[in-house]
Amino acid sequence: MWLLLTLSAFSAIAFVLLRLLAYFRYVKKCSLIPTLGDSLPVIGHAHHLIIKDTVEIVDFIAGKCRESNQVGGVSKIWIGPYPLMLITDPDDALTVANTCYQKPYVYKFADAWVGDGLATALLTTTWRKHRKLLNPSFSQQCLNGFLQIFNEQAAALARDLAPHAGGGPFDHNRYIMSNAFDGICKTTFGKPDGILDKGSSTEDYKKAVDTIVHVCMQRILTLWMHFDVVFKFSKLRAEEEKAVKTLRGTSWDALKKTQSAVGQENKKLDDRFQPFINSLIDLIADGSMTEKEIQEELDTLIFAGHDTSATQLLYVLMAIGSYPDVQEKIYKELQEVFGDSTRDVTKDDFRRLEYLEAVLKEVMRLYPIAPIILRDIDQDVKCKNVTIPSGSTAFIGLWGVNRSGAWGADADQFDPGRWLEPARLPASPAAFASFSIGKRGCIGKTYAMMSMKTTLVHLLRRYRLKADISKLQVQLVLMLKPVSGCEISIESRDAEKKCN
Ligand code: HEM
Repeated sequence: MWLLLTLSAFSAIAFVLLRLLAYFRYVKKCSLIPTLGDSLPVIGHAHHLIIKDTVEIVDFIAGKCRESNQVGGVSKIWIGPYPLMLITDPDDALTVANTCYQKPYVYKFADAWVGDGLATALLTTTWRKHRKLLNPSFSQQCLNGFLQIFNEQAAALARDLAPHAGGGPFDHNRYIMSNAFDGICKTTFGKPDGILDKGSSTEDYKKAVDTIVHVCMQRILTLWMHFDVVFKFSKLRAEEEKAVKTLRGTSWDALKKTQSAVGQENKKLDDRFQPFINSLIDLIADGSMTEKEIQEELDTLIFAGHDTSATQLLYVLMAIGSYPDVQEKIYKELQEVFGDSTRDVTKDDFRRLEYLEAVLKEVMRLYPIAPIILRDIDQDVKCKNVTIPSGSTAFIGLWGVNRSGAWGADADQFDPGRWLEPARLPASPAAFASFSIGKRGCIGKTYAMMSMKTTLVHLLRRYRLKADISKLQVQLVLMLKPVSGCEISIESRDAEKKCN
């Protein structure tokens, strides 16, 4: 008996010692990576995360990204005894992004809704297989079929805003959100009977999406909610359960209705416009993916695509309204391409809207909606000057990459013209990181660019905008969302067109 107890005690002590040894070896490996300022003994930088709210945390991230750029683009902050790596150098960020595809467990907080969909899949093998299967649905050819929906949505938004023309500042947030939400639902689900028709089902669905975002954010911010056992018995879990029922019920109904519609007709519903659901159910038919996996991908498209483009567009409109000379240059380009016509945007028009694209990218560079993304470092990663040891968690600071030294001394300046002068653009393809970088970057990038450009054309040829983006205050709720100062005013351009 005593022998057994002694052996167990020795084993426990040996285990702890080995763990400590491994920890100190790991910390030694990290020692060449610069620690950013403001670290307190024992707790490191944790005080920032505990005392800061969702608004202050944005300044913390921006400040640390700036510091990281000053010390070479790879640095670390301490959360108690654990170092978190912050990468803001474009080349090193790309190396990390293309070496480690695994995302940390916090991404699983949306699990009940989106499961192993692309954005949150933790297993690299699952993600790799699904990404390969989904990529063709985002080909330029497929997306060209969406242009009709993008135009319809953009025209509807321009109409919805009409009552505000000449009426002073208003919050454009709810209009843009609701419009983009309808757009992503139409392009994802199409319009199977009874699914997300205007009315209460859409409202319930929107509320459920908001609930899930709220639950995820609360879990991220409340340390004890990271533990499934605590979360399981919390009020948040009950809220999540109700919302998930609505969300998954909707995608399941859409899946079933689309499958039977396609089955009856034995061909695609529409040759020109084919919503994501139609191309994805082919993957069930040929045995590449299960119904459950496809449902998770459909839910992921709503989750990842619903207010990303909309929030980004809010900032784009505010920036355009804040720089009258930039706005007039865009208008001139629109006049050259469309004259006074209010016709739909075609795929050929995009090539000619060079300045509009430059403005869009410049706003996205300075106001990225996702300031950081996270990766688990599952193998040693050799960067330009240091090696990030396996076992670390990395924050890829997209905010910092977008303002790194690669952009030159005027990296913080808003200057759309830089995009039209190749000599002024960084050599690194990863220097523009707003859609993330590397092979696990945003699959909806082209979709988002097409829909935002189409909306801008419809709005800017009809209205002149005024705004003050310096008043905009944002908070981190999964992405950078506006808290205040998000107002624009619009004036109709009809009178000036008649004079031309
Ligand atoms: C301006 C609009 C958008 C921005 C700025 C944006 C940005 C991003 C970023 C930064 C990521 C990486 C997230 C991470 O690794 O944590 C990402 C991933 C993703 N985005 Fe977007 N996104 C936008 C629009 C869209 C749209 C419209 C869709 C769908 C139609 C979409 C679908 C996805 C998906 C599925 C992923 C996960 C990709 C993967 O892991 O393979 N996004 N996006």
